[in-house]
Amino acid sequence: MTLRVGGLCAGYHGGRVLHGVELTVESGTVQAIVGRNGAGKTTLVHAIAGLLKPYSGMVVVDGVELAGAPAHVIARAGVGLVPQGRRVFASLTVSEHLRLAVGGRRSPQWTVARVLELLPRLAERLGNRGDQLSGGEQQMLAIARALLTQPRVLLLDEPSEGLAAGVAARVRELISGLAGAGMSVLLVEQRLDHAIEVADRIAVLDYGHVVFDESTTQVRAEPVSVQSMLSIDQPLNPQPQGS
Ligand SMILES: Nc1ncnc2c1ncn2[C@@H]1O[C@H](COP(=O)(O)OP(=O)(O)OP(=O)(O)O)[C@@H](O)[C@H]1O
Repeated sequence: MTLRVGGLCAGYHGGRVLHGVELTVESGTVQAIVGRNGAGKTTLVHAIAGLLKPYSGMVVVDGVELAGAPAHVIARAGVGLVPQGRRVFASLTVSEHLRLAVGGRRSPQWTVARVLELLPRLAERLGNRGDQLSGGEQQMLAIARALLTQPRVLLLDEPSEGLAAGVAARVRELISGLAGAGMSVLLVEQRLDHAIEVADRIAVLDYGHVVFDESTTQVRAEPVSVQSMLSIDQPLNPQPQGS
């Protein structure tokens, strides 16, 4: 399933944050979005998912125009969201979160059993409440919940935020696996080195404009140009850890 975003303008209270964003995420690929704080990354994800109504532009999933549709319609069309900050309920158990997320679809691709197979740590924590989970477990739960909505396009908003390096690496592995199985993934990522590890393409959002959108191979060859757009002095280490 391909996600195409065209000329997308969105913002708050009449003010514009996104200025004509253009992006295409092909099936089986990871498109990373990097950008400085406040560049509009979360606004973009929310405008695609229907949590924020765009002012204008297109959000097309497999040829169906969805811009401005309610969030539940966009979710039903196959767009899943792993929100920033995970949004896990403190007082609900893992099992209750999963039960709530299960839709009424017949022969779903993602069942609770399949999700637990992919995320075995959650299987061990089924009776634990949200506030008893580590950050990594909460992130796994947020991903599990999104998968149970049967997405073909998955939007992840900074899933590695606040996670220990090893857990963040496991999250990237998971994302690669999902894309490898055919999912179209749009990944908002703070760290360019992490984006390089997992993404097929990397786009830079700056003041609500896509100012760069190239293959990761291209970025690897010339990382400095992207780093300068991000105005950061991030250590870049595209080599796999331990090598
Ligand atoms: N609910 C809101 N109401 C008004 N303005 C908002 C709202 N949410 C975000 N903004 C503003 O929109 C702009 C883009 O914010 P957004 O959260 O999309 O950026 P971001 O790139 O995701 O940043 P970060 O990396 O810090 O998460 C910022 O100027 C922010 O202050």
